[in-house]
Amino acid sequence: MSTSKSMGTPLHVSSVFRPGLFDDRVAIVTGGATGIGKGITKELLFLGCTVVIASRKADRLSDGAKEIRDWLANAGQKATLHVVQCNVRKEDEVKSLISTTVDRFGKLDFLINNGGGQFLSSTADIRLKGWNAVVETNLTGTFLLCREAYNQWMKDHGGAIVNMAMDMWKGYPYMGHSGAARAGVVNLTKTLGVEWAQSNVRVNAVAPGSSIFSPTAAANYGNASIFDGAKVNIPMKRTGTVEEVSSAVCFLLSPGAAFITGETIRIDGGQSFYITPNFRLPDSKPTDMYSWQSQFDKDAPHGSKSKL
Ligand SMILES: CCCCCCC/C=C/C(=O)SCCNC(=O)CCNC(=O)[C@H](O)C(C)(C)COP(=O)(O)OP(=O)(O)OC[C@H]1O[C@@H](n2cnc3c(N)ncnc32)[C@H](O)[C@@H]1OP(=O)(O)O
Ligand SMILES: NC(=O)C1=CN([C@@H]2O[C@H](COP(=O)(O)OP(=O)(O)OC[C@H]3O[C@@H](n4cnc5c(N)ncnc54)[C@H](OP(=O)(O)O)[C@@H]3O)[C@@H](O)[C@H]2O)C=CC1
Repeated sequence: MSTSKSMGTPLHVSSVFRPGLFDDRVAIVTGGATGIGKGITKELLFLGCTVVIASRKADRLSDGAKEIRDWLANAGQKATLHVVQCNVRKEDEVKSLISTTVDRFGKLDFLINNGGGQFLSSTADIRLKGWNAVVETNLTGTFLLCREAYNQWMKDHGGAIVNMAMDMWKGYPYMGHSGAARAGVVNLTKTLGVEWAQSNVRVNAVAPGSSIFSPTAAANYGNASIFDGAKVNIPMKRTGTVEEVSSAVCFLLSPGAAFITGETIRIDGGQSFYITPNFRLPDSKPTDMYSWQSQFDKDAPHGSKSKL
């Protein structure tokens, strides 16, 4: 999906998917008013889907919804976009989000568990409240939404779910809480893909690299250039776009992915297959090396030499 506007001409919009692909479909996108979620919401709407966006902050929801409606109007389309305030950490609010959507639109075809996040901290400094906040947001919230979507609608009618992971494949220094939670999301995705296949519910995930710039994501780290720092470790030598995440999500929701479930697609320009994520450990002396020789020297009385 790309947009351009010059001298009052209408926005040019394109998606790699055919127009009307998601006509008559209903989706929930958590965190759909900002960043990656906003990109997904726009593409789903553009393809004919009715979308409910859900997150915590009312002002963000209303600002995002207005921007999305204006954007779609410029593209000559009418958005069926609905807003629900919901903290995915709260079970009652999650139950209500799903029931409100089904009551209002008569069904729920797609669930995109995009909402989430974390803060940077060495793991040794994370307080229990902070650990719980991040795990509840990213793992428990995903579980609650999946469970309620399934029990309230998809179990009897089928559907497709896409969860959000991250580049935690080699661990995630300074985001240990989120790395652990997202690894849990990847594993939960596999489990649900198997358990719910019999109900024609597909469950997949996407794992963006530490590299998808949006103003809100950058603001969360207080530094707009933080994503540029990732480039050195990305074989494609650039950051990613929200559209590059959105197109993978739309594919996973589409009939073209009808035989794919339990899978996590990496969207990271090869970053996770290449050295480390965009963190540099402080310089330090090499750690102790083990060899038969060094062990002998260590165990030997002070000053004695190995005879091996
Ligand atoms: C170096 C390169 C980094 C590049 C990263 C690139 C990868 C990008 C990945 C992304 O995910 S981008 C998306 C960014 N957006 C977000 O993360 C938004 C969502 N995040 C949040 O809302 C918070 O981080 C949250 C903690 C998940 C939830 O916040 P909430 O407001 O609900 O929590 P609180 O109840 O206020 O706080 C709970 C508890 O958490 C601890 N804590 C929160 N913030 C911090 C912080 N900045 N530093 C340290 N600790 C923090 C703290 O213990 C809080 O409790 P109190 O001690 O304040 O009582
Ligand atoms: N940008 C990147 O490089 C990467 C991003 N990701 C993940 O992608 C997702 C989208 O991130 P991105 O768009 O970049 O960043 P944003 O900060 O723009 O998006 C986070 C969204 O999640 C919502 N959210 C956070 N906590 C909750 C909650 N408890 N309940 C409901 N909604 C919540 C926020 O809305 P509100 O605050 O109003 O609740 C916000 O809309 C996140 O899960 C993020 O961690 C993963 C890997 C890399």
